[in-house]
Amino acid sequence: MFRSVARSAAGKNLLRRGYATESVPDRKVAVLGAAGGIGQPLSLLMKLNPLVSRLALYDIANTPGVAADVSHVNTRSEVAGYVGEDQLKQALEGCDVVIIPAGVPRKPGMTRDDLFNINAGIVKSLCAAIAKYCPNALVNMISNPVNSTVPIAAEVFKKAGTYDEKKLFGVTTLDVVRAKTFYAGKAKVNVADVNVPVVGGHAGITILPLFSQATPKANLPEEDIKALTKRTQDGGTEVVEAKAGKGSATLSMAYAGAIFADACLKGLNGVPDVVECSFVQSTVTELPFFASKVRLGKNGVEEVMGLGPLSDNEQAGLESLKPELKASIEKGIKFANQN
Ligand SMILES: NC(=O)C1=CN([C@@H]2O[C@H](COP(=O)(O)OP(=O)(O)OC[C@H]3O[C@@H](n4cnc5c(N)ncnc54)[C@H](O)[C@@H]3O)[C@@H](O)[C@H]2O)C=CC1
Ligand SMILES: O=C([O-])CC(=O)C(=O)O
Repeated sequence: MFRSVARSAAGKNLLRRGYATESVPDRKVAVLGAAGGIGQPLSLLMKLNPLVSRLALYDIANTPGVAADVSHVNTRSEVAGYVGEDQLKQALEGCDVVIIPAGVPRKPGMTRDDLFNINAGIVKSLCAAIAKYCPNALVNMISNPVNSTVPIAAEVFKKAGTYDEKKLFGVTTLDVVRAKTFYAGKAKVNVADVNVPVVGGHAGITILPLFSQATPKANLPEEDIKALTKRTQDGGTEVVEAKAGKGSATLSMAYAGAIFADACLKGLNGVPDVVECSFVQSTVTELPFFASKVRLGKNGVEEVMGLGPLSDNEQAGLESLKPELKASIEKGIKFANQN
């Protein structure tokens, strides 16, 4: 269904911002885990997004309050809260994009893989419901370990006969957000102008920022590049340690998740040249899933882009991340098929 708002003040504003050409389609977005540390600010940011017409906030507890609160914001979308599994169907039906930040976060001393035992089951059951109630939705997976939860989702969808590799995304945008911020600080350039691709996966050394391709060019010494790479790879841990037991990145993740969901919506709406890094099914390397730049379109992934030229250190980083990433992918596939 399309709502003709092109001639209204809101429509003209959207056109100016390059969001749409003729009309703004109705788009339903669901946030699963909406009452959590990421879920709440992400729900607010999605409420601020003019491309969303219906916003479904789902969690196993506390969603009515979050939904009532967010619903008072005077923007386009209608907000509804859903709580508990028997309301999941209603939350999902008709969704164009489903964002999943459901699951437990890290505490100091833990790796993302330490979250596998709890989050794998959560993701598996949510994806089974997605396959049933909104099989055509684009799925934005935030729950960790992303390197395993994305393969789990793919297996669940394959078993249900609904898998479309163009519609499943691991959200790695926070790695890009961090790489941009840290690079701008070191290179003393305007952060708003910075672009840095981040490839690989979303844990430790599997996060591979390609500072050799960063723009604007700054010709930083190799030791600065090494330090920036390490800080980007350890960005999540930096926040986990600073929060000292009270969870992991929530606000910056909500920001990153909102950027990625907005890119998905723009792609669906036919906005050209929407490119973001994401962990997707891939033939860029020999691994079945890999994060790289992805062009988004009306069906989700339009093109998985290659890595481009790598520096010697990036090439070495690429080779050394492969065994860990491969093991995490295989762990996810095994879990989905055994349980
Ligand atoms: N991809 C990325 O870059 C990042 C991923 N994360 C991950 O996001 C996840 C969520 O983190 P936080 O929001 O900080 O955790 P949180 O504990 O604050 O919130 C999680 C929410 O999920 C809900 N939940 C649990 N089981 C559920 C189910 N079956 N269905 C629906 N909701 C369910 C909980 O009730 C809670 O409200 C963690 O796994 C974390 O590691 C965090 C930061 C960055
Ligand atoms: O580090 C964590 O556990 C959360 C996360 O994925 C991130 O902040 O990048």
